[in-house]
Amino acid sequence: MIRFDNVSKKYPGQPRAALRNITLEIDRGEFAFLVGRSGSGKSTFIRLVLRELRPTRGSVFVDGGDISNLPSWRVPKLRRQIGTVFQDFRLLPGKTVWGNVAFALQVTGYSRRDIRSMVPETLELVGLADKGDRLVDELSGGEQQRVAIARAVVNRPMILIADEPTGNLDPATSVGIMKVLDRINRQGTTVVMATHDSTIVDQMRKRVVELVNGDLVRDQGKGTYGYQA
Ligand SMILES: Nc1ncnc2c1ncn2[C@@H]1O[C@H](COP(=O)(O)OP(=O)(O)OP(=O)(O)O)[C@@H](O)[C@H]1O
Repeated sequence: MIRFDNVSKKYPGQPRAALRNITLEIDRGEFAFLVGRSGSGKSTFIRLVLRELRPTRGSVFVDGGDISNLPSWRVPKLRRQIGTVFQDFRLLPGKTVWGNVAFALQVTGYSRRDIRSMVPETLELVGLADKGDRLVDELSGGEQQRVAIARAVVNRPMILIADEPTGNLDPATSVGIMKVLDRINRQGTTVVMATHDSTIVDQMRKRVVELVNGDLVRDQGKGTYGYQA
């Protein structure tokens, strides 16, 4: 589903590469954690998958296609196949839960009828079935992150990328968020999650890919966090 073929990325003006010779394949339906200290290259990896960046060397494949040289007019279609969730939620303030989740569908031209069935289904999936009418500003952090996840998956993307989704949440709330991500993964969505949350990684026992200074140093099935933060 995601394949890096000898990928290096060097930012202009930086002395060292942010990623070096990364070769890696994440299969359809997998759940993979991306771990590593701050600056190890996790966000760069994610931005390459989203085609926010192009590799300096090598190729990135998503769903079999090489996206490294995708023409820019094809990029929106790629991004519709990849849901994204971030540490800081990035919701639309002043809108309801329903409004936030429906928004992406409205702007990409789904019919009102489709939206009326897809939004409640997704709110149910993330445990917010009874909160559709609430303003997102009035929700707890954990609830806001559930809204962000619902928005990311409502159009049933093939891939969900989560960059530190539990970074702003307390441990108990984080466990709830991980249950939601696990449920989404079990429905067939490939999940890639960058995290510094060692407790979560150790509890979930999923694949762990570790970066150190841009090098892939570990790729372990049913892995643990494996280093001191
Ligand atoms: N836009 C940029 N321009 C120049 N250098 C950058 C840019 N973005 C990242 N870098 C550098 O690339 C390296 C990898 O950064 P990256 O953001 O991918 O790390 P990270 O593992 O995501 O860190 P964090 O855990 O703090 O989010 C770092 O040395 C960083 O300073």
